[in-house]
Amino acid sequence: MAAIIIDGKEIAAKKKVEIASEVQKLKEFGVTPGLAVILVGNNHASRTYVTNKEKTCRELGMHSVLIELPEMVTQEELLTKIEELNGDPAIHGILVQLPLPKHIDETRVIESISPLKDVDGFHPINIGRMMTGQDAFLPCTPYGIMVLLEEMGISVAGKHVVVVGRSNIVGKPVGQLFLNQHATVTYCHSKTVDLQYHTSQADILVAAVGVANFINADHVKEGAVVIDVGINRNEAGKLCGDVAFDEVSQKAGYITPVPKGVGPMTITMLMYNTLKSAKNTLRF
Ligand SMILES: Nc1nc(=O)c2c([nH]1)NC[C@@H]1CN(c3ccc(C(=O)N[C@@H](CCC(=O)O)C(=O)O)cc3)C=[N+]21
Repeated sequence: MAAIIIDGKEIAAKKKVEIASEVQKLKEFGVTPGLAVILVGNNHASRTYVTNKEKTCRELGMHSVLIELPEMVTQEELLTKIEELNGDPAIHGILVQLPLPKHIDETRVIESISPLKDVDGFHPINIGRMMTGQDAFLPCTPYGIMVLLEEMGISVAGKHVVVVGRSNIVGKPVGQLFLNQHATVTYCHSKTVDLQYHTSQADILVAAVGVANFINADHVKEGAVVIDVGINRNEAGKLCGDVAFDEVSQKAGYITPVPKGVGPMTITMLMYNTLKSAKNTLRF
């Protein structure tokens, strides 16, 4: 049986309508949600994402500022810019596009962003709050995955979730969100012995590896939910995920495509977090 395709683009569109309407309400209280995106250097892929984020901000009636810094910017200059944005009342969310050039300490930069404006959910304060189940900015890709499942009516409690990949921005936090929703979670990574043994037991399999076609039909249990977080380019330059879509979609119960799966949800949850941050300012 062919899998049901989880249409991330459509679900993102629905969520964006809800966010846009909340933005309008907030504007009546005199607050326009504002997002600042800092782009260092001239990485082509980064520029595409950043342009998408700006476009989405405008679509939803939000304020957006793009700050472009040269590849050779010093860490000190970058930290000064972030400090300025931390104190800017028109800015509710700050995103520093990753990866950063090698001469800049990524951890230092992430920790310099005010946790109250950390709409990426990468600051240790937000990660800690997420781990302990307190209110926090949730990292956008993991959060987007949870919303996709919720919108599809796929239950999580008691399910065996296998996450392949252990990055700080996707693998680790997505496993945590599943645990928070009462799943049984297994993390697999490059040192895992007999990967297929683990993945083939997954009710929900999350592939966040960064290698095209890494997950094939032999890795997947019949009827499983397969979430593909990969964004790779194949030899022809075409965007593809970590999952061999054609064969896995013949075996899975549900599958997210690439593009139009998880990606559009990432940007949508960024907008959601920026809106949430702006709303928070009304409470003080
Ligand atoms: N501080 C920071 N925060 C991030 O959230 C962040 C980052 N750095 N660095 C890079 C990654 C990557 N990322 C994507 C977001 C949306 C799509 C997306 O919308 N993709 C479309 C396709 C886009 C296309 O056609 O190229 C899709 O999957 O349908 C992809 C990738 C956010 N990232």
